[in-house]
Amino acid sequence: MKGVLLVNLGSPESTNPKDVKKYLDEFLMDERVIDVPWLLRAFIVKGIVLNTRPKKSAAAYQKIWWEEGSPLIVLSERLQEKIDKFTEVPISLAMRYGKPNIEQGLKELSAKGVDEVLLLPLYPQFAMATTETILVLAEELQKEKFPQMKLTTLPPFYNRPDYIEVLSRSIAEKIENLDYEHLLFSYHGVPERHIKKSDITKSHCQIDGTCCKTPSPAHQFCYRHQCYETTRLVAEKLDLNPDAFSTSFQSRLGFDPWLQPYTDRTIEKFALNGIKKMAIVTPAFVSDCLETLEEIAMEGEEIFHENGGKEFTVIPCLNDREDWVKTLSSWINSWAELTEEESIVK
Ligand SMILES: C=CC1=C(C)c2cc3[nH]c(cc4nc(cc5[nH]c(cc1n2)c(C)c5CCC(=O)O)C(CCC(=O)O)=C4C)c(C)c3C=C
Ligand SMILES: [Fe+2]
Ligand SMILES: [Fe+2]
Repeated sequence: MKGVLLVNLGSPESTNPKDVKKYLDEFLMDERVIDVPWLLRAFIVKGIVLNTRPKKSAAAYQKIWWEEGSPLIVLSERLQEKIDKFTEVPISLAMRYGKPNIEQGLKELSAKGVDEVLLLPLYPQFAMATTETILVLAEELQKEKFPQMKLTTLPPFYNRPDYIEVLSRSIAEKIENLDYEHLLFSYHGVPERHIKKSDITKSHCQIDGTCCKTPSPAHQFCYRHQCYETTRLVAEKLDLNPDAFSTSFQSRLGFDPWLQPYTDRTIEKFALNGIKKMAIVTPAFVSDCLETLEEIAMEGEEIFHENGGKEFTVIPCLNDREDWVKTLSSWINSWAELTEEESIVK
């Protein structure tokens, strides 16, 4: 029988610094997130980051936490429950870090008699630190603990027309008559090094966008390319004026160069250049989370206002909106209807 495992990033169990530390330890010790040899990673993460960051991150989580728990988890659960109503196959939910974990998700499906699983990472764009780490862990678990199970994966959906349509609608609904001076598409950043590592041609990605005009198999795994494509397709759909939108990258950690331009500096620059009314959308996230509710809606707004900006509109993530639920359900239903030979989409 077929079944689906939705997978999102995960959150700490609570806003207690001890729980935040446990979560950050699991997250940052992932070799696809801090991609340096184990000893160096342990020195950076356990010796430096975990001594200071948990307290700071816990304070940030406290600002956005809901009575029911982490917004990212609550919103992912709501999405799962709604999808369940539109699909025939069992749908489980797992987090890459924290709980419920991927092993628990696969176990839950297996207990329902599922032996063919569609892994559905809840990330529109591919990244080594998100999609790839989910696939690698799920495959390891399958080999070790669920040898009878067949795994397939939904590819990144950054350019699927129905996804672009829903994302565009979510923007248009929030900004009446698209009345704003600048719309910023802010994506989670990654170190530039990750882009080079994921380049299967080893020579395509130049990280300046010039490469993206040349079709290449590298784009299948290029986070930067896929982010710019999402922006381009939404702008095309909404017929945006080329001067009135741009792309930036947020949430930089550490001292290595990450994808640029950085969101915080971009917001500051807009305000200093006299933009009074800006809107911001965060298409790397399908569920609102710390990075959208705190970093963008609180910190970003503060930067804008401090530098002379007036109106700062934050577009919510797709979360559990109905057209998004129906779109995801239609992808699942199409896969569920395929025969065993046809359904290998990896
Ligand atoms: C959307 C895709 C994401 C990518 C790509 C990504 C890369 C990435 N992240 C870190 C470090 C941190 N990220 C943190 C939070 C966080 N990151 C994502 C998504 C992506 N990360 C989400 C959805 C969240 C929010 C989780 C929540 O509970 O709401 C954090 C923790 C918070 C903090 O301390 O700031 C860290 C740390 C790295 C290093 C990285 C790529 C290498
Ligand atoms: Fe992150
Ligand atoms: Fe490219």
